[in-house]
Amino acid sequence: MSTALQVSNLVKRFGGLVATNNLSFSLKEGESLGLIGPNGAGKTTVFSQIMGELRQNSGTIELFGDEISTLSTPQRIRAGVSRTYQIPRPFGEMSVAENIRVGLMPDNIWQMIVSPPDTRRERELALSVGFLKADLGRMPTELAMGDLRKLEMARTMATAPKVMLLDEVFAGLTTGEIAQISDLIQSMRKDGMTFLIVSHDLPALEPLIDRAIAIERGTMIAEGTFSEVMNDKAVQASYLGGV
Ligand SMILES: Nc1ncnc2c1ncn2[C@@H]1O[C@H](COP(=O)(O)OP(=O)(O)OP(=O)(O)O)[C@@H](O)[C@H]1O
Repeated sequence: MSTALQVSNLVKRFGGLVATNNLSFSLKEGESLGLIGPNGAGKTTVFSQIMGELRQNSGTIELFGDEISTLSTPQRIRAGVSRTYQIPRPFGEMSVAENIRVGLMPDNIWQMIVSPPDTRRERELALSVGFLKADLGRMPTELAMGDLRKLEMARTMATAPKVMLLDEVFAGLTTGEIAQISDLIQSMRKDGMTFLIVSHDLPALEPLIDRAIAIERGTMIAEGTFSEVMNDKAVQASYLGGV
C-alpha cells in the first residue's frame, strides 16, 4: 500500500508560540488516522498547513509522494486532498445544492462556463449525507448546526478527494446524525478513502480509525491503536491538564 500523506518535521510558529513542533506522521492509502489532543493542542493548525491555508515555517508535506507545500489551496484540492471546517463555512448566498455545486465545478474555466451543473450528482451527495430532496433549495441561514456540518461533508466529498481531513464533523449533531455520518465514513473507508479525523467525541471516533496520534502543544506525545493512545499516561495527563 502506498503512502497517501507524509508530514515530516513540520514546524509552525505564531510569534513565540510553537503551534506545530517538529511533527511527523504518515497515512497509508485507505488508512484512517485519528488526530487527538486537548483544546489548543494544534490540531486545526495541522489541517490548515496541509491545505495551504497556513504556511509552515519548516518541514514538508507530501501527497502521494509529491511535495505540495508550494501549491495553492485550490491546487492541493485538485491534487486530491480536501477538508471540512470546524466552524462550517458555506457560501451564504447559495443554497445547499449550489454550495455542493461549487465543489463539483470542473478545474477548467471554459468547461465551467459551457457545462451544465451536474444536478444528479448534487442530489446524490446531498442525500448521502442525510439531506432530503426538499433541503436542496434551503439557504445556509435556515440550517441548524447539524445540517451545516452535513453540508461541509457534502462539499468536501464533491471535490472528489483521495484524502479527506475531517475537523470535528460530529460537534452539534444529534445521536442519529452522528450515526448517519459515521455510516457514511465507514462506507467511504470500504471504498478505499484515506482519512485524517479530528474529533473531541472519542466514542464516535474510535470505530472510524485504524490508528491514532495524540498531540499536545503541537508535539506528538503518543501514537498507536486508539486504546494504546487513550491508555498512555502522557495523554491522560494532557487531557486532565486541559480540564
Ligand atoms: N492564526 C493564529 N495566530 C496566532 N495563534 C494561533 C493562530 N491559530 C491558532 N493559534 C494558536 O495555536 C494553538 C493551536 O491552535 P489550534 O486551533 O490549532 O488548536 P486545536 O487543537 O485545533 O484546538 P481546538 O481543539 O480547541 O479546536 C493555540 O494556542 C492557538 O491559540
